[in-house]
Amino acid sequence: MSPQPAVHDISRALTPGHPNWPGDAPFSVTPAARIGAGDSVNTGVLSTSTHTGTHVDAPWHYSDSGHRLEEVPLEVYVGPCLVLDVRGHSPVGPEVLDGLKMGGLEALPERLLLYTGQPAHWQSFPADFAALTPEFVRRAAGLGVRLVGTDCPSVDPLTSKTLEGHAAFWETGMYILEGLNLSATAPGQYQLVCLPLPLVGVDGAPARAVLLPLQEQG
Ligand SMILES: N[C@@H](CC(=O)c1ccccc1NC=O)C(=O)O
Ligand SMILES: [Zn+2]
Ligand SMILES: [Zn+2]
Repeated sequence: MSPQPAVHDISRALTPGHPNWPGDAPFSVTPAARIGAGDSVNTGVLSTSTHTGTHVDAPWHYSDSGHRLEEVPLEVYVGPCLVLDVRGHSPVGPEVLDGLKMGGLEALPERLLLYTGQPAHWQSFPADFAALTPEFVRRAAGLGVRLVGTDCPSVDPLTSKTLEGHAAFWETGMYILEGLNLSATAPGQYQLVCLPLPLVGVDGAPARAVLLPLQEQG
């Protein structure tokens, strides 16, 4: 794989017609002012679900007693992370965490990002993707992980009504980042900088997420 640039974008590009969760509000940017139409500026009107593309879930998304987005500390989303290639594991179970510490890591970073093989662009909404088992979530929490990111649109299967994966995040106090684009990312350690839109009182928000090289230990 070619060397990665200093700032490696792992966000999904939000193009017109970006597929939405079945039944959810479509994503659109509607032209408002246009210089070509005699206006002094170009502007657009954004309409989106809070769960479009690369986004974070606030716990209130999956529990009525959960925190809203502004109550989640930004430190959850910014700091050292480990990108794991978990292709071939569907659903993703605790076995993907076996032996990580023996693989040369002194301690597991607090943020884990899972590449399950999703492409950079979704032509249509992926119906069949790799969910996370509650056992995976609990094992990760036991290893000190605070945030799990996935390239899938959800940590539970599309048809799940019980959302056991989300529930395990709620029970363990871990947080969720969904819809990453990890198709051009080499597995390994990085600094994650993921900044959800500063929406107040919401259940989640689209985010820009980038990876920076891990600082060398002095
Ligand atoms: N759990 C998914 C989203 C989700 O479940 C959803 C999103 C929009 C409209 C309905 C949804 N789920 C309904 O069962 C997510 O976390 O993004
Ligand atoms: Zn979500
Ligand atoms: Zn979710």
